[in-house]
Amino acid sequence: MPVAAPFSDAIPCSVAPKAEAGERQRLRTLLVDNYDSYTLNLLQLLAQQLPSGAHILESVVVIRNDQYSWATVRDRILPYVDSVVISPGPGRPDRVGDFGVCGDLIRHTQADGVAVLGVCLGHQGIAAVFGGRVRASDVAVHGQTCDVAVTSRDSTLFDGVPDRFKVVRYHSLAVSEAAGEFPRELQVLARAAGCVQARDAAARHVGAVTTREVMALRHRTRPLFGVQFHPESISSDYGAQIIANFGSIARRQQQNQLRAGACAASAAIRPDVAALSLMAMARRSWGLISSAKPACRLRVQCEAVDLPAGCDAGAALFRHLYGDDAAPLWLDSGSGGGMSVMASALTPGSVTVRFAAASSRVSVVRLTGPRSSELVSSAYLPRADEPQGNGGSSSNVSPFWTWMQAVIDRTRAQQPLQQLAGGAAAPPAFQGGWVGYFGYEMRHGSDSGQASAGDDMPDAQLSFVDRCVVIDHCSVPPRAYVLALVSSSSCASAFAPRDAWIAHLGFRSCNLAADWISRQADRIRSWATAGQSHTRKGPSIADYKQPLVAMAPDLPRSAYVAAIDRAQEWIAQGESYEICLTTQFRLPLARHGATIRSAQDMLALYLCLRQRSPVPYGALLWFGDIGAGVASCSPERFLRTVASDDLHEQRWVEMKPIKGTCRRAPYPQTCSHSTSLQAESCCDSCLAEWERDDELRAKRLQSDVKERAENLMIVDLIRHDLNWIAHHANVQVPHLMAIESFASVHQMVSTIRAQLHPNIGDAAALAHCFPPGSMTGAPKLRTVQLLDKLEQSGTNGSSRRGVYSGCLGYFSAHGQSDWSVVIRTAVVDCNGSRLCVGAGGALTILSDPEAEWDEVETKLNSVLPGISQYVQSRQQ
Ligand SMILES: C=C(O[C@@H]1C=C(C(=O)O)C=C[C@H]1O)C(=O)O
Ligand SMILES: NC(=O)CC[C@H](N)C(=O)O
Repeated sequence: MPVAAPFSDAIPCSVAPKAEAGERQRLRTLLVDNYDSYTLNLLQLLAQQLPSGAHILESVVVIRNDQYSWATVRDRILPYVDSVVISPGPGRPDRVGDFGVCGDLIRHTQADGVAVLGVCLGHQGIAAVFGGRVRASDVAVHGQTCDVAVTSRDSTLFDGVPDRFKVVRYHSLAVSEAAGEFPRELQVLARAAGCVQARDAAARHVGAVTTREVMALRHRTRPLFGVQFHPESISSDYGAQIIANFGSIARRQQQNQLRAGACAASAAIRPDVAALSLMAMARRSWGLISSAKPACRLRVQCEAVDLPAGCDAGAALFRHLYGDDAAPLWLDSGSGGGMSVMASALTPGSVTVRFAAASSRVSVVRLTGPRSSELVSSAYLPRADEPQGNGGSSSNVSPFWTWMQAVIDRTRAQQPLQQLAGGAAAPPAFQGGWVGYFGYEMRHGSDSGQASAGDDMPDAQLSFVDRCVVIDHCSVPPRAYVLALVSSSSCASAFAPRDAWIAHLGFRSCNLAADWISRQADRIRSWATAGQSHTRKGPSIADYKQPLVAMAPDLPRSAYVAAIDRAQEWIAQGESYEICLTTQFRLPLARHGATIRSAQDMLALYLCLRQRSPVPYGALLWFGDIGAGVASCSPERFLRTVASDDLHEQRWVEMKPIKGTCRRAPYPQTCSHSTSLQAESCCDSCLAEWERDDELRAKRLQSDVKERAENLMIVDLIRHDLNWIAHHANVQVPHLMAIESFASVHQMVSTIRAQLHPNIGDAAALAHCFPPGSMTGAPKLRTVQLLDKLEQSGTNGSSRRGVYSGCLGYFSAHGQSDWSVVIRTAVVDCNGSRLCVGAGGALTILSDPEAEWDEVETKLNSVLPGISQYVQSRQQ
């Protein structure tokens, strides 16, 4: 049963199938995944067809196209299903490496009578199997909403669908209709209509083009159907209707034909067959971990302090509380009005865990001073031994995610804070726990090919926070919670010697915790009453007047533009639909006399960035023992999990990808009409003009075909990612392409939500959706492989993105989490002597290479003035 979501803008669960409820019977389906090309969005559509009470895993078997041999699929799965759905995918249907067992499936089922629906690559594959030719499409179309005209009503596939309707297309190839190239056994059911935007490569401009390519076909005598478009896209109309129609056809076929092994309608898939499903395998492995009982008895103690109304509990409060700390951690959401966490990793009850993907070594250290730490435990984690197929699988996660899931399960607070005494305020979203980052190389199938250099940051790094100040910026007045985690003395014996450190996390006694809480609460009160500059300042979008420091990109402009050409070539060949190309800009701090030697230097850098680029997911992390830190001005939420009930049995996951970026109008500093004596002021009419210009830019962004397509592709990709971990395959999109404005850029942001499957822990959820789709492009796995090649041409010969492109945030001890995408971020390593900022953007077939480089510079420029200001301050 769907349950209420804990969001104020929650929408009712999407209403699905048009088929009459009484008429619905279970259809047993084999869904073949041609490598993560929105496949699980098809699963969601299939789930909507089920009679109530039927379980999706007992009705649909999902397998990768190369997961089992053809003989296994033929003998162990096919006899026990009524229909086959072949997913979209990268590459070509006539290449076994891209299409796996799907060619055999189409050949076999046409004799067997099982109904088949091929989507996009699957559709092209039906034509290919019958001897047709799959050629370059007249226009490559990715993520655009286009018209389709139904040209034949000879089948019931389009029953209830109007003659012309809107669909989303993602393809570079198409089924040829040239003489002798379209198989006689097949019949065209629908064609492209209206126009789409296409790039004229020679003239380098985008314009409208009309084509009449095949958009749907069927076999004349067998129940085989293909659709070139994507019925599962969030912006396609009638997708559920088409899948329901296919279901009815398959059911009729099943009733007409007594197939060997076929069971009565509405029977579930046999358990031994269901167990072969990729989904079932993934759920089993996570289920085993998450059912482990928390062994460490941690409890939360807390005191709330109300702050003066309108107070900006940001930089001034952080400096007051942690300005002298040697290992500060600050998740800084003041500018987004959310929640901030201020803490230190240098406490007796804390440890920091680090993981190096290349060696698979996890180490646990305790910080002992500003530049020192001691090793508490270390181990080489066994690598995942699942088959990787042609590029890794979403269930094939790095062993560190599994290790981390086990650790967070064992460091869960036993009695999380519920409603705080006396107040209507919700308990804080962070109640102690793990704060840190997962770098891009933590992705699935990542291998030692991307080994890090000795001075590089660890691939993942998380500190246990046993005491912290959490600011709720949204409550009125704003509130500070002083929180401590206390561990019970009896838990030490619960751990094997190697894990004994878990028993030492947190305060050893309630009294010590109470002392710390009351001292910290007093410091906050004295700060609040001292009447310092508490008032919130508006974002400053003034231009930086000093010269900017020069940061050298790994891929300079010409190399970046050349990489775009190569990327567009791949897209034209059908290898990808969207590629988020990036590069790293480097600054040798030491050479500029601006080496970061301490937490205070790092804080100074972060404050320079923050002042010029206030964002909702700011962050400062400093790991003094390895001379490394992160100062982030990320505007993008990756993923958060929230509980909607006190027992945390119903948990939700939300992702907010950004795709679509444009520069804001330059804010007028002074104008000749101003009568004001104040400097930096402007008359009302100039301001009004600026507002109009700025709004126009936002509107242009929101209606730009290319930008919308980029956003839509990621929304569909994230829906697929979330369907891995969603309960009841019910993923919703409450906001599609909203505009959010930051100091220097407007961004287009979508929101995607799902109820989490009960077995999926917070690290597992993150792992399944990692790396952020907005940083890869779609389809994710193939595109990540292409990116490795494209970005490798960098001057240092590596394609490591490091912390950039990963995620940064927390796992709260009470079972919630929140992570941003690491962009617009300065990463400092190599003993504080090197600073690096990644920047990039999504490319499609419509991209203009020069404009893309411009976009990279726009993104870099959201942090470059802050970095320059820091460097110059050190040089004085
Ligand atoms: C790649 C970056 O940003 C990503 C790409 C965006 C885009 O293509 O519009 C927007 C936000 C991020 O998801 C970056 O900031 O470096
Ligand atoms: N979405 C898809 O299945 C794409 C199929 C094929 N790779 C193409 O680009 O045409």
